[in-house]
Amino acid sequence: MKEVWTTIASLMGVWAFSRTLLTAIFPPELLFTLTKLFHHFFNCFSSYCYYDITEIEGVNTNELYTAVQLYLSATAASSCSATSSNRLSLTRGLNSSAITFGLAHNDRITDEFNGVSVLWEHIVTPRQSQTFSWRPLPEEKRGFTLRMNKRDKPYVLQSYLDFITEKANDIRRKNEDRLLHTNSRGGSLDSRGQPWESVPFKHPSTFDTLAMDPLKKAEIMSDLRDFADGSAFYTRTGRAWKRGYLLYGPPGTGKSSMIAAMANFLGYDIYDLELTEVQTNLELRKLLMKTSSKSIIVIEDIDCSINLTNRKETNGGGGRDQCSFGLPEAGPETEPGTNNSITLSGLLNFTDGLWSCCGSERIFVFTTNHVEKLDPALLRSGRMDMHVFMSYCSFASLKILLKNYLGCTTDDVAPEVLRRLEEVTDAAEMTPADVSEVLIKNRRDKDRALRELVEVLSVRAEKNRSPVRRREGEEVAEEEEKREVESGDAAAGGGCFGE
Ligand SMILES: Nc1ncnc2c1ncn2[C@@H]1O[C@H](COP(=O)(O)OP(=O)(O)OP(=O)(O)O)[C@@H](O)[C@H]1O
Ligand SMILES: [Mg+2]
Repeated sequence: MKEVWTTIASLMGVWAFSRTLLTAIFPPELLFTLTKLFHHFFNCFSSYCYYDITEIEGVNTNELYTAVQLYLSATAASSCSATSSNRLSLTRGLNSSAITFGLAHNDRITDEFNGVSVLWEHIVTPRQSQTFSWRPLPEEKRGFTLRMNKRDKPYVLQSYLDFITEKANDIRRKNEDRLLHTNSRGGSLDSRGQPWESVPFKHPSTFDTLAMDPLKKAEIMSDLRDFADGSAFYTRTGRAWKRGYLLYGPPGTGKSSMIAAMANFLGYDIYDLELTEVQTNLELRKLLMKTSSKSIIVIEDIDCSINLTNRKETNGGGGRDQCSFGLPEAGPETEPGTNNSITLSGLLNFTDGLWSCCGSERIFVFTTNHVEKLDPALLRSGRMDMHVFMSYCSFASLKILLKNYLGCTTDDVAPEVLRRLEEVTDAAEMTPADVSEVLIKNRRDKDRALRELVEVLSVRAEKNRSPVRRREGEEVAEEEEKREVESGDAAAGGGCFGE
C-alpha cells in the first residue's frame, strides 16, 4: 500500500514539475494549442463520440432534452433491464392521465436504432451559483449524454434524433388529455404570459355517440381525416392549413357535442373563444397568436357574441377599421372606439387574414342557432368551408340514441313499435336533447322508455300537423328561403350539409 502511495506521489510530482517546466518554456497560447493537440491525439484512439443535451439552454428549456426524456421514459418502461440499475423515477404531469417513467439520476440506458447500439446517461449535478435570469432556474443541472460509436455517427445521428423527436410527439399526444382553453380572464395574461386558461378536456362525445344522419356523419369524418392528413396538399396548393366549419341548427341538436366529437376524433385541443370578453381586434389577434397547432378554435353562438347584422360605418373609429359592430345591447360603454370595438373585419381577419396562418393545422368552428343573422361575408368558402345543419332528431338519429341509452338495436324493438317510431319521429321535430331526456329518465326499463318515447313523439307530431302550427312552419320556411337567396352562393364551393 505504501508503495502505491509513493508511486502516485511521484507521478504527481512529475506532472507538476513538467507543467511548471512547460509553462516556463512555452508561451500560454502555444501551451493551449499543445494541450488541444494532446486531447485530439487521445480522441483519435477513442472509438466513441459524446453529445451533451442539457435541460436548459440560456434561459429556455431545451426541447430536445424534453423529447429525449419522453422517448427514454417509454424505452425504460418497456425494458427496465436495459437500464444500469433497476430504479426508475415516476411522474405524472398536471392535466395528464398517464404516468411517465424516467431515468433516475446518473443512470444509464442502452438503446438500439437501425442496428446501432448507443448509450444514454442522465447526468444531474448541483447548480453552482444562480446566474442572472428573468426566471428562477432549477437547483440542479440536468442533461443527457449520448455516447455513440464514431463510425456510426454519420449514418445515424441525425435520423436518430429526428426519430426521437417524432416518437416523443406521439407519446405526448397519447399521454396528455385534450385541453380546453378559455379566454375567460379577458385580455389579461398570466405569469407565463398566457391569455388562455386551460383545463383537461374530458368530454366523452364521439362520432359513434353522435346522433345524426350516418351519411352526413361519414362525410364530415372523411373531411376531417383529409384535413389532418393534408400537410402536403396544403403546401402544394399554397393554401393555409386550416378549415372552417359552421354548425347551425336549433338548440339541443348537438352542435357542441359535435365539436367535442371532432376534438376527440382528431386528438386536437379546443380553444373556446368568448368573443364578449375580447375588447379589441388587436386583443383578438394576440389570442390567435397564442393558440397552438392541431387545435379547434371555437366561437359558440356567434350571433349572440357580436351583432353582425346592424352593419354601420363609423366615422370616429380612428380610421383603423371601416365597419364596427357593437354588442347587441350596446350601451355607451360598448360604443366603438371605447370599450368593445371588435369589428367584423377584425373577425374576418381572425379567420382568414395573414395572422390566421401564424400556426398550422387549425380548425375554426362557429356555431349559431340563427344562421340567417350572420353576415354573408362570414359564411363564404375559405372562411367557413363547410356548413353543417344540425337537424331535429330523424329516425336514423333515433336509432343511435336508442343504442346509446338503452343499449338496443332495431332487432331488439318490437316491429310495431319500430314502425310507429318511424312514422312519427320526423314529424315530431324533437331535438336529440329532448329525446335523450326521455331515454335517460327511463333507461332502467327499456319497454317503458320505448312506450313513453312513442307517446311523446306522437303528441308532438300531432301538434305539428295542426293548421296553426303548419301556417307558422310555412312562414319559417319562407324566411329560410329568403335568407338563402340573400346569402346567395356564400357556401358555394364548400361542403354544405343543409337539409
Ligand atoms: N346529435 C346529438 N347526438 C347525441 N346527443 C345529443 C345530440 N344533440 C344533443 N344531444 C344531447 O343533448 C345535450 C345538449 O346538446 P348540445 O349541447 O350538443 O346541443 P347544442 O346544439 O350545442 O345546443 P345549443 O344550441 O343550446 O348550444 C348533449 O349533452 C347531448 O347529450
Ligand atoms: Mg352548444
